[in-house]
Amino acid sequence: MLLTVENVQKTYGTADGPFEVLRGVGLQLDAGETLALTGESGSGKSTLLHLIGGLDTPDQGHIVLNGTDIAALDDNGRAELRRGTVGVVFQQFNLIPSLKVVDNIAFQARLAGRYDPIWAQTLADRMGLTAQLNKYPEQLSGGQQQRVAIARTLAPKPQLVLADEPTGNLDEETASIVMDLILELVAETGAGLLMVTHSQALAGRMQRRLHLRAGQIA
Ligand SMILES: Nc1ncnc2c1ncn2[C@@H]1O[C@H](COP(=O)(O)OP(=O)(O)OP(=O)(O)O)[C@@H](O)[C@H]1O
Repeated sequence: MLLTVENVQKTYGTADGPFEVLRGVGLQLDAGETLALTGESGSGKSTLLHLIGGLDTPDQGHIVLNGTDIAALDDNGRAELRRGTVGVVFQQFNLIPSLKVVDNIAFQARLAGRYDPIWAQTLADRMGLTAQLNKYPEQLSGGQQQRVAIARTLAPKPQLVLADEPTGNLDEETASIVMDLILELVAETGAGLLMVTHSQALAGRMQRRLHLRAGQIA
């Protein structure tokens, strides 16, 4: 099993007292599988994705990625995991403004020591970015920037791709094209994909769907 989430609990401290966002969440994802995570706004979808991506730690429970419980790793261990095994695509592109598109795409793969120029070129071609490689992010449209962000995430060939509303900033047609590309590329690399979305249409394109309600998988 690529990913096993077991009884994950997370509580935030707020001005009104503790707020239990996740109350014993469990799920599994195999390599090559695609899974949509839906749920109302505020149901904890992004929180869960952050925990799986090692950006935050659960209060209780286990998140086992390729046999390693990431809750047991220290900050360095989690950073290592984020660089190599897990790729995250957010709704915000978070591109590096001072780097050309070609170097934005290569950035994480280089950091992880997994840069493969042929794969990076393939991603750029498939994302329709060949003519944009020497431009800076600010010179691109929103849809183009999102495609750069996706290419950057896929460049190190992560085993697990976590995507939080990856097409949320795009118009419907561009969103659909970008989604096709994500699914194709994930299928080619054999990665698992866990995608948070509000869109039933996008969720319907994943092999499996889970719904988060009141801090639990409904
Ligand atoms: N750092 C934090 N401190 C306190 N409360 C937080 C924090 N982060 C998130 N929350 C709260 O936890 C709940 C879940 O947030 P989360 O972003 O995971 O929801 P979501 O399902 O992804 O929502 P959306 O669909 O609107 O993005 C929300 O009520 C949010 O206000």
